[in-house]
Amino acid sequence: MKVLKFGGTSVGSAQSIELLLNILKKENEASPSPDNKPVVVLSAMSGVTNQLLAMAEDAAKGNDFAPQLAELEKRHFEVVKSLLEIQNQNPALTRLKINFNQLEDLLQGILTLQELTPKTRDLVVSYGERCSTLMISKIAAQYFPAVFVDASEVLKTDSNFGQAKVNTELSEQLIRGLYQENKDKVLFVTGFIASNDAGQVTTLGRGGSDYTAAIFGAALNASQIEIWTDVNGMMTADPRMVKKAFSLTELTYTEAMELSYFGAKVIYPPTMIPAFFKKIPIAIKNTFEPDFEGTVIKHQCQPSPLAIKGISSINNISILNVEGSGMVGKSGFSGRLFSLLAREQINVILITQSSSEHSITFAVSPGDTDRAKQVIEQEFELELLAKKLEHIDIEKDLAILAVVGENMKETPGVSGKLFHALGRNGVNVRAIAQGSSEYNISVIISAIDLAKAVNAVHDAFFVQLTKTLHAFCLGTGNIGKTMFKQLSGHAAFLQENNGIQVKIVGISNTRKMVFNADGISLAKWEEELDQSAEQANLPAFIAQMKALNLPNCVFIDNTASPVPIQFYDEVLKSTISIVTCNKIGNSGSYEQYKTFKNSARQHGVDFFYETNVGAGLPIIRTLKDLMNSGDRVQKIEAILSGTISFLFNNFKGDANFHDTVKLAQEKGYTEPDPRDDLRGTDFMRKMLILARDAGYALEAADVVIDSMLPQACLDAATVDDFYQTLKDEDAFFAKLKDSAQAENKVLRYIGKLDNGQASISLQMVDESHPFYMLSGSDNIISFTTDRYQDRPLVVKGPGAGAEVTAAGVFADLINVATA
Ligand SMILES: NC(=O)c1ccc[n+]([C@@H]2O[C@H](COP(=O)([O-])OP(=O)(O)OC[C@H]3O[C@@H](n4cnc5c(N)ncnc54)[C@H](O)[C@@H]3O)[C@@H](O)[C@H]2O)c1
Ligand SMILES: N[C@@H](CCO)C(=O)O
Ligand code: NA
Repeated sequence: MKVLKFGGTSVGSAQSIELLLNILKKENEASPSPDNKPVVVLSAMSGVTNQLLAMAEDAAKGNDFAPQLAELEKRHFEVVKSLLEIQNQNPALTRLKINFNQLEDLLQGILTLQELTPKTRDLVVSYGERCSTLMISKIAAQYFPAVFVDASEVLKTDSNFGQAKVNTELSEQLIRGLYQENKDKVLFVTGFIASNDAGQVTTLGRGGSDYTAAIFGAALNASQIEIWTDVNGMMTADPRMVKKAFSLTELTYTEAMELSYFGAKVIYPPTMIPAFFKKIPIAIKNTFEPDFEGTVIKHQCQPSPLAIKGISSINNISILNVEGSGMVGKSGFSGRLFSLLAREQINVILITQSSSEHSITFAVSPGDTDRAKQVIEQEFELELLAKKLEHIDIEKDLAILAVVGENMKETPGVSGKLFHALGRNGVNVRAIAQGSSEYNISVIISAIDLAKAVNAVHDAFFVQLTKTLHAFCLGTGNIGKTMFKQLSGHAAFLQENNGIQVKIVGISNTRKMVFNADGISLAKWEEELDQSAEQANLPAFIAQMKALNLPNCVFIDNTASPVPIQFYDEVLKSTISIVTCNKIGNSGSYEQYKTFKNSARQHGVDFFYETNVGAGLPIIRTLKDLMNSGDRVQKIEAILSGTISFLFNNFKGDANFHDTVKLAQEKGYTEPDPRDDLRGTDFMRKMLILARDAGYALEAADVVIDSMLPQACLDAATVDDFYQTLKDEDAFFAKLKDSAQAENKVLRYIGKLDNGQASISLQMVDESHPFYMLSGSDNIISFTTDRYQDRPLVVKGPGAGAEVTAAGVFADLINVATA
């Protein structure tokens, strides 16, 4: 036989009661034998217990309760009228009316005496379950034999009103007798209520109806206890905080206890104990989605590859830290401390003590914090005076996050994964506790970081789910636009094959900015940005990015502007990774370059800039691998301007220089300002970045640039003027071209780093030169190193253009996700 318990929302309205009846009809049909009819335990209609308590308290203050009582009566009557055949309504309404009359007398008594004792309070609230259960049993009796049971007749307790303790042996005996007497009927039992020896009504405290169900289940050796509620079972985390939280199919009793202790309020752990002793499975099911399998809590689960079952949390706690030499080696100290707190009824949520025994830290609810400090100061007054105890410090606005699961027992790496996820997201851990049972690791963190932390930890442990990267993007020009297009086209693949989802949460260009924590649509980002009411404001953009405090955050700089660079360090220090194709950051002062590297390292985040040199070509990465594996760069020779490479590969025959530059710009090879390319500035930046990554502390002025332009072009004040000078100087460029052609050579603008000396010069090379054979916007780089000495390591390919650059930014982004 089964015990089915339905909570307040499941009995809260005529609609939900119909759903409940459908479930029970099926259950009754499935158990035709008179020996295994189900037992149904019901709560009060949602909100009714609180209303009853409020009415009783109001009455005790001398206030009128009549309107609330009338409303309560009406709510029950309406259910009867809509769900019971008209000819059956009168007897049910009469029985309900008797209940409401008794309740009225009782409240009137409270009003007259202006006194509310715990005993009377229990009696008042018992009418919630009595009315709902009576009413539903009458409705159910239309479909199958059903009988109403007032649990106070069989559940026997002590007289601790409000939280009575059950006399298990006696109660189980009475329950078995009752079940035998009603073998062929479905019992409808009031949850939550019981009675003492004198027959006075008591209640079972928090989670009382679940407890009633568990006691009935244990007494009758039920095959299963089903707790029907309004959610899909127990979940991996609080679904209001973690959108990706999912329902767990199975949990052990221990795991369920650990998970429910913090957070997951689906079931109140102590209520499971009777089922636990008898190894009866408890299924958590959803009345509003009855076909969903829900969660089964049982003695032993199927083996699972996952290290944890879920993450629970408490979003508001304080800690007290008691510190002093007086505690070292003193065995009675913590005993005195925690007995004191127990005496004062201060609930201690978590305790940690350093092995030096110099301090004890424990967590309490915010409401208990100040009182805890006060009573400790009183109790340990002498120790404080003698300085054996130095401080009792309070820290507020904290939260607890706990990962839970029996599998973590004897599995190395669980705490490593937890702390890696927290560290990478800049979440500071204030205290840690792990029971030696190894079912739970709890950390105390700042309350403002809780949502970010739970999401990051959820992503880290449930790797079968998609990991979400939250990206904030600056720049919607040539590269930015192309990157969005690529992201959009590749999103499904990434999700399916790599389990990565990139959510663009913020976008800004120089005009506007837009935010959407749920992700800006990659198909409509232009519209969303255009329609945004927010004018671009970089400090506000950065502030908003920090304030959102999202997990796995990346800042992408696709601008050519010096302005964002000012914020890089702040961004990295906020534990947000950076991906940038903007070369201005790394080619500023050497000190600044070092600062970015150090900040990224210290804060455990990434600073990726592959596209700073050779666009998407793997140049930065290659150099990094060489350096990391202990090689030493002796010499670099390279062509690193895609624009100039394109110019010399196309400035042939009849072509004129001016038009060829225009074409390079149209093809998206040039910088937003093409003077940066032709004057060698862009190339210089790349040489500088390479030199620095190769271990040389160069400044921009150390790179010797042999200009390929006549003075007039160098002096041009605007881009238009510059193009004009290119026309004016046509003869100069034509001569350059002809002289190379005359010698069967080609023009190449070549950078060199030799023993720490960096230079760029215009050269004419013949076909014997390794850089002779280049086409399009090709870059080429040759590394001569201690290990690649006789034959250098060469990387070659298109080194400019929106597609290859955006692809490089994209690849960096995915590298952040997988780090
Ligand atoms: N074109 C290439 O082949 C290539 C290769 C490697 C690297 N890059 C780098 O890519 C970057 C972008 O180049 P692009 O051609 O896309 O430039 P672009 O001029 O087309 O776009 C730049 C974007 O940045 C925005 N922007 C500028 N300042 C800003 C600020 N302060 N705040 C917010 N937004 C700002 C602009 O509004 C614009 O949307 C440059 O740093 C360039 O060096 C380009
Ligand atoms: N303008 C740059 C883009 C690649 O960094 C070039 O021409 O090389
Ligand atoms: Na590159």
